[in-house]
Amino acid sequence: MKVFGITGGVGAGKSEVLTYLGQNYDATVIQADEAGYLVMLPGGECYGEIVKLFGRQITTETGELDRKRIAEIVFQDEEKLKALNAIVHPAVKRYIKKAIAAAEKAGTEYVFVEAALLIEEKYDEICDELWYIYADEEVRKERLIEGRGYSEKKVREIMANQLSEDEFSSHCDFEIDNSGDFEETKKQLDHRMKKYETL
Ligand SMILES: CC(C)(COP(=O)(O)OP(=O)(O)OC[C@H]1O[C@@H](n2cnc3c(N)ncnc32)[C@H](O)[C@@H]1O)[C@@H](O)C(=O)NCCC(=O)NCCS
Ligand SMILES: Nc1ncnc2c1ncn2[C@@H]1O[C@H](COP(=O)(O)OP(=O)(O)OP(=O)(O)O)[C@@H](O)[C@H]1O
Repeated sequence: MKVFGITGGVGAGKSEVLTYLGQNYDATVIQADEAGYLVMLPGGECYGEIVKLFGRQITTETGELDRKRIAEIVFQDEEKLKALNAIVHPAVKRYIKKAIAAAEKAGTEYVFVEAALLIEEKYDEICDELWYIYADEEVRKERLIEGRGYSEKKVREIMANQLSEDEFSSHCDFEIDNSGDFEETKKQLDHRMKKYETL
């Protein structure tokens, strides 16, 4: 089994790439964002500590964490973001390691792990290869504003808290340019996958 880490800046297209790979190859796909979401649910292992960190005002009427409100706070406050990461990331990494072990047991050929923070969180230790999904900054901005309804300010703030293009590039083994049509991206992915399919 081979484990690939898929990373890149916000809105680069990591999730789209993961979906494509999951549908077209014998692969287990794991999203760190999803793991993060689960451990932050009421009853999840990080919920209590996060409420302690931010106070009750970041919970909704039904007791869930208000993710939009948390995003507004942490992407403007590096210390708070670090504190949140220190709570969430160890739990996410444990979740991902378990999911990889389960895939191994099930006999899956490939595992793709997607996260914006693979490099900072040293996922190279558990991945055989890291892939960088690149898309031009302006293109990412446009897709996030139009596709996801983010404000320009929100995009700018998230980007300011992520690695630069050079940092992503220098830590990864392979790079995909998703600035253009997704059909072009598929070709790059299929071409790369040929390398393993013929082994
Ligand atoms: C701040 C939170 C609540 C915002 O949630 P929301 O549902 O609005 O957005 P979502 O989770 O989809 O994040 C949007 C994008 O922001 C970027 N981002 C998220 N967390 C971080 C971070 N810690 N550092 C840098 N960028 C980040 C990613 O590109 C991500 O895809 C959430 O992202 C969070 O809890 N982040 C900290 C924990 C974390 O890093 N989770 C990801 C799994 S490791
Ligand atoms: N090649 C493409 N052409 C047009 N739109 C695209 C392309 N790739 C991705 N998108 C769109 O851009 C947006 C961001 O893509 P996606 O959610 O896959 O990014 P991401 O890297 O996973 O983001 P995040 O860091 O927030 O998790 C989505 O609305 C997606 O549908």
